[in-house]
Amino acid sequence: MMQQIYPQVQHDFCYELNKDMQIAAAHFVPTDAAGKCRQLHGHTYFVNVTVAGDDLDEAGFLVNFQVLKKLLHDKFDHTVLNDHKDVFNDQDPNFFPTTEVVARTMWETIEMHLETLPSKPTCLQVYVRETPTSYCIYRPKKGKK
Ligand SMILES: Nc1nc2c(c(=O)[nH]1)N=C([C@H](O)[C@H](O)COP(=O)(O)OP(=O)(O)OP(=O)(O)O)CN2
Ligand SMILES: [Zn+2]
Repeated sequence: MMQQIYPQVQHDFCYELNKDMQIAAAHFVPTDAAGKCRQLHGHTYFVNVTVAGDDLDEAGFLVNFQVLKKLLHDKFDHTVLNDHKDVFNDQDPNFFPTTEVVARTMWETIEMHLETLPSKPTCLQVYVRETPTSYCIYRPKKGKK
């Protein structure tokens, strides 16, 4: 299915893993400035999460692939993104469910989990493809974590 090459991040960690997943979801961008995207419509989002670190856990994992999927797929698949009021809202453009905000939100979700792990891996980027011709990558600013 996906098995595509994503833009790479340069880093000095020993291990880098990538998890791909597909998420079917509907959304609308709640402003006239979004044109036709103001109407409720759906996508099959293609998501790639990149995690890196130097240390493995007791299972020999940097982080369990299944946990990454659970955090994003279980939450968002077959839902309306705008309904997730814990992460999106209709007032602030920084919280509209655009590709950019979806990618950032997914990064925040993953990173929050990784911070709880003793081996402290980190999420280097989240790639979100919304349509065959449109994608966005969120990477944290260096030193801002
Ligand atoms: N910077 C952004 N621009 C747009 C977003 C977005 O999230 N960030 N979203 C949309 C729409 O939601 C739409 O689903 C995707 O837009 P678009 O790439 O224009 O989709 P098309 O399939 O029509 O693309 P074509 O290449 O013209 O076939 C719009 N903009
Ligand atoms: Zn859309």
